[in-house]
Amino acid sequence: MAGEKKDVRIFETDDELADGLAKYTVEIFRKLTQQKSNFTVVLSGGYLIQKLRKLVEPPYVDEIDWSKWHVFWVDERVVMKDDPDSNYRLANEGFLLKVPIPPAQIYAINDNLDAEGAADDYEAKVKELVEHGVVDVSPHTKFPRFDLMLLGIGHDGHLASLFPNHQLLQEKEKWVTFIKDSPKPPPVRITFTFPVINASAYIFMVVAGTAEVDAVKKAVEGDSSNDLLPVQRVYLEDGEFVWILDKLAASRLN
Ligand SMILES: O=C1O[C@H](COP(=O)(O)O)[C@@H](O)[C@H](O)[C@H]1O
Repeated sequence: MAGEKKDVRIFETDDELADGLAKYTVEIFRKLTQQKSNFTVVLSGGYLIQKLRKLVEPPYVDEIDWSKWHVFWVDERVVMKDDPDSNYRLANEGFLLKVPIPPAQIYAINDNLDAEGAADDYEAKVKELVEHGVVDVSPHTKFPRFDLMLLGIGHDGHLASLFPNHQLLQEKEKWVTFIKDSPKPPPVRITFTFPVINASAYIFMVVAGTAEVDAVKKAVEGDSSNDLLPVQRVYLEDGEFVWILDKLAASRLN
């Protein structure tokens, strides 16, 4: 959409992309923690986690005070934490176990609850953290304002568990909601809603490889159709949306 600050950074190789992602994450961490002591980060599942591999290595790993990090999930599958489909498990094994974030600052969903219960519980947890001043609030919309969302998209343009043509795209009030008919398995998930995603200070949208080239082109260059992909509904009124692409994902851009 027009109006927001959006920039597109393209890397030749997968290693260069991982390096750039680590460098920008350190930059945003330093910038935001000049004024406050907490740094709130939201992770997606998918291949994003593997792209964070350089952040857990020198020099970047030593440039971050990990005790300031508070980690959330933009979406989660309603499965046990040790299930192969768990986004928590993916992030834990690929990223979180490699850095000294205090365990109490890693906010996984409650895997003993059903989808509705888990969504309500996660929303209540975020509300409590807002009340305690850990998570900021958007002065414009009053939705929680996370410092940095590190996200990926699917080939259909979905982000989080917000899928094309699904009624959840219209959610305007809830912070966290649930889906029981996700077109991508597993079907039962919880997800942050667009008002929360759109209140972010920064979003890094990380896309590599050829699977999402069409979605990237449509979202970055825009088109005149009314049929917006979920990722085209990301609009940060008071934030920065940065596309971090490898040359394959960017190969259809003009
Ligand atoms: O199901 C999901 O898919 C998206 C994209 O994943 P990818 O495998 O195409 O990278 C992911 O962002 C989301 O968190 C996840 O639950």
